[in-house]
Amino acid sequence: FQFTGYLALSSILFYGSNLISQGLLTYGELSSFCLYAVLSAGSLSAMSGFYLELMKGLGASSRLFELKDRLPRIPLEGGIKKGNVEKAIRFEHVAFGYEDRDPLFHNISFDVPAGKITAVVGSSGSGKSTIASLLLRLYDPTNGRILVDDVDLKDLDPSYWRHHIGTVGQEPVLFSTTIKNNIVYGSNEPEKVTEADIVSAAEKSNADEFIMQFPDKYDTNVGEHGSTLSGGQKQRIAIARALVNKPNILIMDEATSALDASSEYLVRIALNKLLENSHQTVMIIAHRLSTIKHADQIVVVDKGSVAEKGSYEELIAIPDGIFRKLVEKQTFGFKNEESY
Ligand SMILES: Nc1ncnc2c1ncn2[C@@H]1O[C@H](COP(=O)(O)OP(=O)(O)OP(=O)(O)O)[C@@H](O)[C@H]1O
Repeated sequence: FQFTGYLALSSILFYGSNLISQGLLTYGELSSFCLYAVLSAGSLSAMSGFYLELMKGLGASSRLFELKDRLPRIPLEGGIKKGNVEKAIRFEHVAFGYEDRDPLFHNISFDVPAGKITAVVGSSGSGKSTIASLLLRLYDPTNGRILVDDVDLKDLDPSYWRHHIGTVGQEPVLFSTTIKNNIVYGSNEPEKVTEADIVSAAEKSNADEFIMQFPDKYDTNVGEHGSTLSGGQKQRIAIARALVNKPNILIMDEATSALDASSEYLVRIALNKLLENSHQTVMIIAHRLSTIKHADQIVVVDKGSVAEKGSYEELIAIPDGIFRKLVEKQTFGFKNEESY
């Protein structure tokens, strides 16, 4: 493009000087023409860039509008909004399968007692995360029901229900904004969250200490997807985000599985500290079985149903138990893989 520009300019100068020598053009007219030619060329080249950006914008916005027009399978609102949801949750003969897939569960039944810690374990793909999705009512069971304080989850207002739940996923999603905003994002009423609420949530999740070491403290920008933080730091901010709402129910989906050993240790300390002082109903979807020794109840999911239920000590004592084999596999590595 630059070469063509130079070529055009030299042609203009050549023909322009010919016209000047014939008295058909003045020097002033030639220099004005050159100046305008350069300015117009610059504007035209900028327009091609603008056109590209415009096309990109149109493509992105059409995808956004498509997303906006999509209707959720489960409506966001409508149904019972009842007092404080704080009693037990019950999975009653729940059957479920994803669309176009074989059925995943044929009979899942267990209680999640209020104010206690329930851990759900099982081999990879057994459906642990799906249990959390069903509890969040992202899907409805094909059979059976989930009861919350003796009310069918299908009859509760979904948004109202979800406001009672704090979730910490396997891979936390952080936004390119400050730590403070990322924590407040978890609140149902962001305008009511005070500085003290933010700090208290960060202290509970063991995040306050590393946040205070940053020059901008809670105003530090975490970058795109939290790129300026380590995995463990992101996870602890995600835990603070789940806590800022003071939820009655906390779901932690394998909060430590995506971390290396030292980050996992820090997150585990945060979780243990949190659980020790917790009066919430907690469901941990766990892979690292060492994290759930203190759980009040462990539910082992296998082949579409609940295979075992009990405390860590009770389950580990079953000689050929599934839980025992899972623990052995994690403790002694892959030597015992064939046994499960
Ligand atoms: N949205 C989905 N659509 C279709 N199938 C899905 C979907 N989510 C999960 N599955 C399938 O359901 C099964 C159970 O998945 P799920 O994530 O619940 O298992 P998991 O026990 O949590 O596994 P892991 O421990 O490996 O995370 C898997 O076979 C998975 O491929």
